[in-house]
Amino acid sequence: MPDLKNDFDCAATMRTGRYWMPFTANRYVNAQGEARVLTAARGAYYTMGDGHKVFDSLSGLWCTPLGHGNPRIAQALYDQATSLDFAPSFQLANPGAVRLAERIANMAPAGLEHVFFANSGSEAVDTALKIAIGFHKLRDEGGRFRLIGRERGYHGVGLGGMSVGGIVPNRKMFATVMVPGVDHIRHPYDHARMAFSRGQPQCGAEMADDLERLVALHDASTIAAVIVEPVQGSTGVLVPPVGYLQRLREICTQYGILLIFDEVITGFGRMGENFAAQRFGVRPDMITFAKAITNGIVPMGGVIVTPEIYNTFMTGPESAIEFAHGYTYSGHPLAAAVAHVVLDIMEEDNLLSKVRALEPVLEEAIHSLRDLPHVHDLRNIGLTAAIELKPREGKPGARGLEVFERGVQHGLLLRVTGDTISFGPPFISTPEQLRDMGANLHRIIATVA
Ligand SMILES: Cc1ncc(COP(=O)(O)O)c(CNc2cccc(C(=O)O)c2)c1O
Ligand SMILES: Cc1ncc(COP(=O)(O)O)c(C=O)c1O
Repeated sequence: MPDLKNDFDCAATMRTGRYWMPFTANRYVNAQGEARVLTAARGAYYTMGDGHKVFDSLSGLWCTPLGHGNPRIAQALYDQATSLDFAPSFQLANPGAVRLAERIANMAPAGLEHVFFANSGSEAVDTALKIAIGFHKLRDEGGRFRLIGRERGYHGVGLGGMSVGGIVPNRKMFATVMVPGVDHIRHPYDHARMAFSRGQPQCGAEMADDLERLVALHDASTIAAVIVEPVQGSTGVLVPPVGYLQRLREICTQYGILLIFDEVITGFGRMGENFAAQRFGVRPDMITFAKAITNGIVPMGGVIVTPEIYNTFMTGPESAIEFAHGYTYSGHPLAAAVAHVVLDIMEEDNLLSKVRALEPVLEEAIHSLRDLPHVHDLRNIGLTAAIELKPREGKPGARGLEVFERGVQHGLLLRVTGDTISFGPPFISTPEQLRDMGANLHRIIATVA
């Protein structure tokens, strides 16, 4: 392995563009060099290229809630890599994946009992969408081809997930390859009525009736599934109004439409429960997951489905493949081994109750910023939050970028998209760390132009 510390000039190689970075302003970041390099991580902190430490306010990319450098997780990775490092999952099983499917099914809301593994959230979403199409086809309702997403939704970057997604910059380049028949309901955010809500807005449940409008337009016989994030994370933490998800559930049940909760961010503790479905008391027909299940250190994703869905596929000759879908790394032994330790640590360290205890601390840290200049909205639920800043006149994103760069100077690694700052701090954060984050944000935002 090359000596990356001593004889590799990362900044210089970045400037060559050899490394094409995802969802990145490559020319701008490459020019920043060391200022955009992470070289180490431990606990709730990253070490930057110039050696200074920053608080990991988004748990990596929502995916490392147990913090970095956990020795138990690293040991599990090593032990598995030196025993069963890779095992084909087509027509063959490995005990780690089998046991993990059972554990996840036991954690899921009652009635979600079968797990299909993928390697990311995007793959989990595309798997769920294909399951939905196949489910209806197997029930002689193949006319149900439409997949319904939501404005401002994020469901990864597969052609399916991108098609049902609702974030315009992620879609506009690919209009010609969208999945046919996709449509979208409105997002349930109304600044005028909901700004500065703490947790779920009390109004707005009626916005779920948008789905009735699409049913009237397309007819239920053409609609296979609706996919929503219970809390819309990537777009800047849009929290469902009280009663909204329940209403979506009612409409889907009434018309035989499958309801998919995309819990890639909200799954495995982020809402203070195993899944957001349990936080909100709504049971979908499928849940997609990824990120936290392996604390982000080995890619893994998956879909949890009802027995009705699973058993619909389990038909035909017993020697036949029921669902012609899967990935080389589905049920990967290394990912499974890490996931087991992650779930062990979550249970042993009682991390769900830690999340519930930290929720009001994060809420206070964020909502204490309400009277500062340029603050347009503040939102939070569970261990997620967002600060929405007013854009500078004619320069959308410029204020957000300045906050990001001043954040690093104040020892804070912030997730800034446009002029919105999203937060998903590690579950291992201390109340003091969240209060310090709030104080630093106050200093930064109070003086940003
Ligand atoms: C709800 C949801 N569904 C699918 C995906 C895609 O997962 P993969 O990336 O593993 O294919 C996601 C991913 N969400 C995600 C990924 C990267 C950054 C951010 C951000 O909010 O800045 C969010 C997600 O949040
Ligand atoms: C040529 C080719 N492309 C794509 C894939 C899919 O790769 P993955 O299973 O990692 O999604 C495979 C898998 O074997 C392949 O052989």
